[in-house]
Amino acid sequence: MKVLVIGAGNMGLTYAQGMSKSKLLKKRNIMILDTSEEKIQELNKISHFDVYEDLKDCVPQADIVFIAVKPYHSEELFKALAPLLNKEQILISIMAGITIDYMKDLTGLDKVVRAMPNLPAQIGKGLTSYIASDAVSKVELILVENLLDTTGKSILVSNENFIDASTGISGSGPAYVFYFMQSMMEAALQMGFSKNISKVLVSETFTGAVELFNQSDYSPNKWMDMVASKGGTTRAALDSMEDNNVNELIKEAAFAAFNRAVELGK
Ligand SMILES: NC(=O)C1=CN([C@@H]2O[C@H](COP(=O)(O)OP(=O)(O)OC[C@H]3O[C@@H](n4cnc5c(N)ncnc54)[C@H](O)[C@@H]3O)[C@@H](O)[C@H]2O)C=CC1
Ligand SMILES: O=C(O)[C@@H]1CCC=N1
Repeated sequence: MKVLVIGAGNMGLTYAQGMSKSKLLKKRNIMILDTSEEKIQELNKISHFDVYEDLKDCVPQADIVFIAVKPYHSEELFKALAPLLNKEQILISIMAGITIDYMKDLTGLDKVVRAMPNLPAQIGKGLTSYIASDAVSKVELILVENLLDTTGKSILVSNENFIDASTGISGSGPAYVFYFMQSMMEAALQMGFSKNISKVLVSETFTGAVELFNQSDYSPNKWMDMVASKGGTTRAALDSMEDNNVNELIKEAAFAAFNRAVELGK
């Protein structure tokens, strides 16, 4: 079986590397294509994959075509791909917003999978939600799941709306965490800590809190109560967040990403 990854950026290269560790594929079964000259040179230096610049040299050999270009490049790419594809091939896209119907229309393929990963895939800690068109068989779906799981965990969702919704939570979510980290690091610097110490204080706090959360069934609210003493420092911070409506603003931000994903599909 051969997989062709189109778009060797943050996510495409991550998946190519993840899939190369799959027992289902060997390294030489992964082809990778990019249009950027700079990227091709980089791939030729570091990569153990077969690197391509021209669709016609690799698309016909692929069983699975994995699309990892930006959504605004999709139309042009699908138009170029369409004449080279055959109905047996499975298309997997990780592009935000781009719908299964749109991909089927432009490529002429029936077997299309839409997935939404996130950046921790780079270290095997990704979370990918996915859904497939009806033409993808159960066996093929297991194969797809195996490939997605090479970068972390995956969740099969029951309708395509959940792909846009998970874009607002897990897809874009790492950036919300980094936003919070950035604010806390800026506060630590303002309190007089060095850059290095600020980084350690913040990153260990995030790691420890997430590990605690993962080791029990307690809700985040319950954990907050365990940190906060009555009339103490944490309550002062949490009250400040509540007074400033931070909870609502974070939810609004997640919905902004969700809505943008829906908009990208139109
Ligand atoms: N970065 C992230 O955290 C996440 C990104 N995604 C999705 O993954 C996709 C890729 O995102 P990134 O990897 O961050 O982008 P990127 O900009 O790092 O990589 C895109 C690559 O596609 C190449 N490219 C552009 N047009 C092409 C074409 N016609 N044929 C072949 N290659 C072409 C570019 O040269 C570039 O190397 C996007 O659609 C995005 O919505 C999904 C979840 C998370
Ligand atoms: O920002 C974006 O559009 C992509 C999708 C989810 C994360 N990055």
